[in-house]
Amino acid sequence: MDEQTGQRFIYQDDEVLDKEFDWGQVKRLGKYLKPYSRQILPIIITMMFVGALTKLLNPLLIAYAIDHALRDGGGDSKLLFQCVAGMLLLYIIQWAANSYRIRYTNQIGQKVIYDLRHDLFSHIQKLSFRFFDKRPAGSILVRITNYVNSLQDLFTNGVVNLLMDCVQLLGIIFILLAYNVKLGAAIIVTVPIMFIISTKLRVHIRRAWQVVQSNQSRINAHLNESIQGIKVTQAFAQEKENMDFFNNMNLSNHKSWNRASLLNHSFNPIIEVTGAVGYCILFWYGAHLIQQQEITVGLLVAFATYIGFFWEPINRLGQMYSQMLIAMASSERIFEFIDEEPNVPEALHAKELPYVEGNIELKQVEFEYEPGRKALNSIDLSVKAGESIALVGHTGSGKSTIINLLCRFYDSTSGSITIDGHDIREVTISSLRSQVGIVLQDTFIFSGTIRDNIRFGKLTATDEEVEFAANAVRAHDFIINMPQGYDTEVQERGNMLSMGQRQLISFARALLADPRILILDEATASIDTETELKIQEALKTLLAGRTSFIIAHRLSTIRNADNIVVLDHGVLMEQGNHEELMQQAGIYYGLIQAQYRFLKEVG
Ligand SMILES: Nc1ncnc2c1ncn2[C@@H]1O[C@H](COP(=O)(O)OP(=O)(O)OP(=O)(O)O)[C@@H](O)[C@H]1O
Repeated sequence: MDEQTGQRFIYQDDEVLDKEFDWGQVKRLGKYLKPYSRQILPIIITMMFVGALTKLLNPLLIAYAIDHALRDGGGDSKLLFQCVAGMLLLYIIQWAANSYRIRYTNQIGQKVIYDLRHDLFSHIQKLSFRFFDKRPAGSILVRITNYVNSLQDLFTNGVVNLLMDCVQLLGIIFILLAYNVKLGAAIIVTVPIMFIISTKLRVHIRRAWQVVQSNQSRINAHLNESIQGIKVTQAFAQEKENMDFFNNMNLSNHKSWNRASLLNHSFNPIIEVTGAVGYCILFWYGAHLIQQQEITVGLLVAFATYIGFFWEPINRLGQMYSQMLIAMASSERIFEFIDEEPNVPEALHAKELPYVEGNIELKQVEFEYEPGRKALNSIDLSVKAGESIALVGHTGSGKSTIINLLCRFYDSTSGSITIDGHDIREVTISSLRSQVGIVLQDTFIFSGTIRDNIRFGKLTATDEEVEFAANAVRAHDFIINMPQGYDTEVQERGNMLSMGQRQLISFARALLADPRILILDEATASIDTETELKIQEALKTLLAGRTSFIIAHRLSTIRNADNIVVLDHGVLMEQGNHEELMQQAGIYYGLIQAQYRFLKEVG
């Protein structure tokens, strides 16, 4: 519960509703169209002109038919037939041009969105941990999905419709003025009025829908969190409170939807009334001009049809304007991520880290996650190839931070870390990480088969290699007892596997990657003795011949380590093997005594 707001859950909106028009942003978005501009754009533009032209010619043909084929109450059936056939032909051409245009604009739109999503996701994959520390996963997700989707309309229809509508409007204005300047000018007066009403009203409608959208994304965030945390909710019997909170959200969503929908429905009648003013001017002034024999009845009918044509492009231009403003906000958010530089930059002339033995040196290493708060303070540590180092210390003492620096998830604020004499900031990140394997406490199991999850350590591994690795870490037995053995599908996060099984899979994954340096965050949860023994044996196989750092919780692991490093508030306080540290009777001694007391009490 947040004390200031009194809210049970706080969902911050990542949404910016809309943004001023920004040419720089439009140009940057336009670059995504460039690869397709030679290939597809000429077809689309040709189709657009053909479609607009055939549409604009039709009323003229009708006017011609009325004035010439239906003259004086009689008629010229042959001419009438020719006119109708001509109209039919124009409709067919218009239909064909439009369907081709829609097909190709959709293609371009999809390609652009694909490229944009690809750029965004591939860039996010490269960003450093610091980036993810600052942002909730939900907001990253929203940018990859919602914001990119909101640009889809702009690229699939917007750009081409904008051109088409401009061409259509200009075409109508030209025809009206060319056939009768006075009547044309009188009708055109309604265009700016319609345009202003359309854009102004749309602003309100758009805002109302955006409130709906942000309410919906809050509901989604809450749903996501509630489902993920369902076990905690039920364990603390908080279902009712959760339900009340959800009901409130649901109600505001319902109300905002009603408001937006009401505004939406008031739009068309208002525009129709403005359109009717145009018709009044036409018939009143047009009749007058017919009496004076300045125009024909056919032309009056044609003008009436053109007024009908006004509405569509003006409406769409208003819509397009709204879309553009939303696109400005979405693209700004997307580009903000694409422009984000990784906090762990690769040196300009970074070399490949050659195959290493695994000698590691930390010299005067300091680190701050936030300025002014040291998480590590002047750490000096020397590790020989093949040694196993147990990192121990109270919670928050800096154990994980040492590991984060070794893998270069963050760069140290000062001091240096070298592997076989190579400063890790001078080598490429991929060559470093390919030789440093990491097994986290919270083993991440991806949706897929067990085989695929192990193969994640080395994507090119054969089935035999996968099974060999699983066998070496004693995981083979439990895997072949699963319903489909190695091909058993496990869900995201491996919910159907036990804690120990997940650990063994992650060991197999690490063994397959065969790193020179292995980092292991030992699981804290207690497991049964049999599994514990299995894990200890698997560990021996995994650690053999590698330099290893273990955030150790189990006494057995700590005892077997070559060097135990004791941290306290980011300072290296003691180091040595188990016997040496016990003799010192310092922090380590205290920790071990506490663990013995605990084991005695529970056991
Ligand atoms: N991402 C982060 N942003 C800011 N501060 C952090 C971050 N991660 C850790 N810290 C802080 O750095 C200090 C060291 O944390 P670290 O995770 O290294 O401790 P630890 O010894 O691994 O603890 P534990 O045994 O509980 O995992 C702590 O004070 C912690 O609050």
